[in-house]
Amino acid sequence: MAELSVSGVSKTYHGNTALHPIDLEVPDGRFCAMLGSSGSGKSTLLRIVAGLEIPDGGSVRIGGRDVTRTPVERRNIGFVFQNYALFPHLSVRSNVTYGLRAKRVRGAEANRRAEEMLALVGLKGYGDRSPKQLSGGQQQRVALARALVTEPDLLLLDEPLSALDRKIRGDMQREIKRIHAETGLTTIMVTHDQEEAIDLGDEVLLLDQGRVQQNATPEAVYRSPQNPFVAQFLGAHPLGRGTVQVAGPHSRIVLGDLDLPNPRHELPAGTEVEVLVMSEKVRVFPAAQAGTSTGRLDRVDFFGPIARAEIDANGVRVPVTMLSQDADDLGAGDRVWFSVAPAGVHVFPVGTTAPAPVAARA
Ligand SMILES: Nc1ncnc2c1ncn2[C@@H]1O[C@H](COP(=O)(O)OP(=O)(O)OP(=O)(O)O)[C@@H](O)[C@H]1O
Repeated sequence: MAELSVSGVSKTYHGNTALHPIDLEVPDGRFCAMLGSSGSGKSTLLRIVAGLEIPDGGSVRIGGRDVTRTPVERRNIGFVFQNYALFPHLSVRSNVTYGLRAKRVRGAEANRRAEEMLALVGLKGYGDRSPKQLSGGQQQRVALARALVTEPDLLLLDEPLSALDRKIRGDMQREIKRIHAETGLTTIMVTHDQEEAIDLGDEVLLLDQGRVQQNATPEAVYRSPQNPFVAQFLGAHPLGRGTVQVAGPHSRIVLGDLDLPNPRHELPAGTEVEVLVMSEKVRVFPAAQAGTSTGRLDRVDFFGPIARAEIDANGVRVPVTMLSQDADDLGAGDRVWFSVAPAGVHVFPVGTTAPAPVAARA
């Protein structure tokens, strides 16, 4: 039985559709990372699941129970928001026990549970402090402890790490992963950071303009995006339109002067396709090799251990990401040869822009 089941949920604000009918199933104990750019509908869907918003249509079930019209306080949900929302005048311990008041757990039992949760989030011994005496990351741990202390059926995290700096963010990602593994709590986390979604999610739900673009494991979304939008969101660069060419057992994509491997052998010869490449799957050579294409380097930029370059292959611009040490001898204007690994090419028959149906989980 799915712990969370959203069926045909839609929402319109003043004539603007925030969510087209959405279906989503999150099985018991899974971590669903909800990904999308600003305005894609992530928070609206999360708020509907939480009971902070009533959908125009459709239903929400938690643990098999229809909660579509159940108020937030009776859904047994734990929340963590972006901006901590701790009470500044209460101690860390009292912030954590606050969530237990509604459950009428007070006194020594409340304190015992708060200490247990503070230990779980790595803040043992911090109970007497004031939130002002904590770093941003620590405050967010307190918010997590407060959400967990009520023993919720579902944990909802709305961009909980976006106010934190990069280093602390990485630490907190690991913490959230560990806590999820320890508690086994069904969790939905909203983020607009694809690396975070891929790192944390057992599954990724990618939304755009209120529609599900793909719902699958991070690996499936990364390796087999269902449409150009998903591919681009996950970092692929559009090259333009190409054509499938088949010669015997070999299927290729021809795009201008480029000859690329075709990862989708089922497409018949002559199919016009949108072509995208993953820059990290492009290999550059200083001299011609069998099966390579050629072009001139437009620029090479160094970002610490990584270098990004762009090859102009007779008008088609091919992005490259490589190790800086491999780019040391390269410079703008150089003629280079390159190949793209089949796993780095995504092709979609022209017109594959409609949102994909909710995918079977890979
Ligand atoms: N209370 C509201 N009243 C009117 N329009 C709203 C309201 N809440 C959201 N919207 C609109 O619904 C759409 C989806 O918003 P939502 O906040 O769900 O997106 P989001 O993906 O969470 O974006 P962000 O990452 O910026 O928070 C947007 O066009 C937004 O302007």
